[in-house]
Amino acid sequence: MVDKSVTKALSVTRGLGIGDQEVIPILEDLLTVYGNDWTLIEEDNYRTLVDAYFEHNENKGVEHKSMGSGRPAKRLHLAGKQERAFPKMNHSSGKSTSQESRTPLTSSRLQIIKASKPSASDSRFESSSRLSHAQPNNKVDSSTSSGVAAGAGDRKSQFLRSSPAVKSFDGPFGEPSCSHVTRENVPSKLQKNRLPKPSTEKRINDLPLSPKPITMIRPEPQKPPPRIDHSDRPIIQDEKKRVNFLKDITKGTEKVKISLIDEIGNETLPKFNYIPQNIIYQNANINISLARIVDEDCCSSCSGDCLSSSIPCACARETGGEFAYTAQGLLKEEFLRACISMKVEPKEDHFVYCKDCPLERSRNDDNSERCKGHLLRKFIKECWRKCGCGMQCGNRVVQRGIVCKLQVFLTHEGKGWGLRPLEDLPKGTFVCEYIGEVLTNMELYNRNMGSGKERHTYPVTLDADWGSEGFLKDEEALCLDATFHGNVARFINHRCSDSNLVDIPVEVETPDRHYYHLAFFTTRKVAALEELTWDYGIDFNDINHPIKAFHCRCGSANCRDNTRKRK
Ligand SMILES: C[S@@+](CC[C@H](N)C(=O)[O-])C[C@H]1O[C@@H](n2cnc3c(N)ncnc32)[C@H](O)[C@@H]1O
Repeated sequence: MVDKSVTKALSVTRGLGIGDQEVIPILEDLLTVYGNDWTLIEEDNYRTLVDAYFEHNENKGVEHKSMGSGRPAKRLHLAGKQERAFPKMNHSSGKSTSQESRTPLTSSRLQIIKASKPSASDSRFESSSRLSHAQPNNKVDSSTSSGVAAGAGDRKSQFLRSSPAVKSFDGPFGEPSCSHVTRENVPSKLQKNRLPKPSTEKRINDLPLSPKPITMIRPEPQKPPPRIDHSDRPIIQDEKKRVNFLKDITKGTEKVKISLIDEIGNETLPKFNYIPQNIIYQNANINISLARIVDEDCCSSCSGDCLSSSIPCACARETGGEFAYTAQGLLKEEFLRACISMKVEPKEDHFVYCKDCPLERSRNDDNSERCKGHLLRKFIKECWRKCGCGMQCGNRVVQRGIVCKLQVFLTHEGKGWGLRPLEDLPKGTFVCEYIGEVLTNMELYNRNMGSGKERHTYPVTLDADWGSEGFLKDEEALCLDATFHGNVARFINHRCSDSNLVDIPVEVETPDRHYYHLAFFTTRKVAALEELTWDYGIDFNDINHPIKAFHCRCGSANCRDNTRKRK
């Protein structure tokens, strides 16, 4: 029986390329420890025997290395009586006794070997199994390779692969979730941070191992990206100063981050969805097609930067044969001055009156009146898709989006949130566009009426060219509403007359002037942290207006809100 058992054990180790002479002494030791009980030795396809063999080899290696480096050798001690059953290493000579090649196995060591066997109740494997569900392939369990000397690993892993005891816990995608994880399977971040640099492609089991029996490589827990929805806002609150701070209200949709700060404390956060570009709500008719852009409205033969050309291209025609921008990307003084004066001191001939005003028509009741007039505006025309120039062309400022550092902050004058730059802005700087839902005026009217309560909406009528359009259909009389969906411009407060921003219509993708962009430029140099304001053009005395005007707190000497002045 014993002979048969020995032959069987040797046939397994021979299969791993281990010579009988190397195995026999180890087998003898094991039999001594186990009191000639073969059951434990035969278990798991002779796993204990193979482990003991590799353990023995490893300790030989550690012994030599340790002595060379002067560090204490890793020793395994027998507990109690068993300690005396095996000879000890002779440290002083660096040699062992007659049985020096035998590595003593301790009872505790045996427990470790047994414990290394994966089982459903093993918490380590439970956790790796759980881990594999979240991150298949991300872990390396080297519990099976504990104590394996470099160089012997391949044969051992071969054994472990064939051993039914080393059952892999399959990941959700059918791949083994433990053991035999190669470098290729380990995410690059983990390889960089946790594993020694490979000189060649090797198995993890071939790597020099730390004396720790278990090396679990877990993915670093990832912080969820900040979300700005209404239920979960990444607010940083300083309890002492009661400062609320939001890192980026744009949800990463702009090239720059735009923070929000409430230094006063406890203000409820604005409820809206940040969008970086206009979006049609439903009925607006915006016809964007290359066919509508005729050759005279684009510069297909240009290349690079149109501003550097000695003769201005077709795209400068709209602005009198000269581009509106300087080479530094600022609005030209003269153009800016003309835009400001048309807004601040409009002359009578700057107004056009519709025969059938869409604003009055949208009321759809007996109260509709004559057109109150629409201010004619100067347009900027930027190069676009049909043009031959590049995206860095100096005549593409607004379409490149926000580049200044901006911050939404809580105003001290009771105007709610406001906008300010975090850096000095020279005169003529493009700050941002007014972005919102594109609504027909009819849709806006219904929205306002349907709410059933007085509500502050943020609409801007796109009426800059209504005068030259003749009759406008309902779906062509448009406005931008930033109440629910908008960009940072929805935080710019009103200032009567002497505001530091001016809104200028910009033609980009269509020559149809009933849809255009509305861009804000500085009217003068603005210092960092100074509030940015624009003149909404509100008539505070229009008691018939469907939207009740707020009481103006602009603080300007030219404030038009007489009710406030009187108070
Ligand atoms: C486009 S929003 C500007 C951002 C607004 N302050 C907020 O907290 O969301 C327009 C609203 O801001 C307030 N507002 C703007 N300018 C104001 C001013 N000069 N005085 C008082 N309130 C003002 C009014 O409530 C107005 O309806």
